[in-house]
Amino acid sequence: MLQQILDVKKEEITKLHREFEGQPNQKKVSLYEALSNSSQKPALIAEVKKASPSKGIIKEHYVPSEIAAAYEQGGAAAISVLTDQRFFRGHAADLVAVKQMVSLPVLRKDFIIDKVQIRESAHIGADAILLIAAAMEPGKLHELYEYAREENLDCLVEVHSVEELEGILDVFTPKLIGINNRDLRNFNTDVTHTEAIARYIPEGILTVSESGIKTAEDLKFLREHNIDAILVGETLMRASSPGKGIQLLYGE
Ligand SMILES: O=C(O)c1ccccc1NCC(=O)[C@H](O)[C@H](O)COP(=O)(O)O
Repeated sequence: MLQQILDVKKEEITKLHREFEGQPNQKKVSLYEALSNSSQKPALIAEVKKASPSKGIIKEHYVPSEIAAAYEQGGAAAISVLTDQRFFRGHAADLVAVKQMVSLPVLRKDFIIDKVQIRESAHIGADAILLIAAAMEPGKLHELYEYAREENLDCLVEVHSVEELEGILDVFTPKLIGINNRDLRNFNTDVTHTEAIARYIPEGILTVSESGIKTAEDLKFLREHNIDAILVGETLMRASSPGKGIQLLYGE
């Protein structure tokens, strides 16, 4: 699946190189600071997500800015916006709309493999981007990480396995590491996957558990294992309202 997504990304990047003109970037809000300072433990990155390869359409009536505003009111520390068009039915314009609506840091969740996508992310108002270890060699990821930092963007470095984590740590030490609980071969999710990998993450790195977080029990398990933050999409998108979804997760 990941390879299929990346092949489409390469076509999009060719167009971006032709079309994208750099313009002054907006002031950035730190994702790292927001997660570190959140009063909720683990801190919440609430995701705006219309559809996914595993579930198809998740939310028919989809107004990203309204959902993000409700997440902010519900106590989220940051907002994640899926901007991939082909597989997630998102758009860069969704992020622009969300950024105009909230004061929280906004993470661009997409498949970033080229510097031009980072320039574009900074330009459309993202405060942070996702870099996926499975999508490239650690050396290339480090190069993109440094480039993003020059653009004042925080980076969430995502791993699926201990091997990917060690490959990254051999090259550099990111400030934020995301552990994705979704097995991309069959789309199954398992939150205990976070714990199995988090034990290899050195002190001082902020750890985010991503995908398949559905219940207050899942959250309790992650809290008990000192996970700093969670990234939740589908569960909140399917809740009767975003605020209610957050309340149920945090057991309120
Ligand atoms: O969500 C998918 O089906 C998916 C498939 C292939 C690659 C990535 C995918 N999701 C991206 C994400 O990482 C999630 O949107 C994010 O972690 C939130 O997950 P969830 O709470 O399970 O919606």
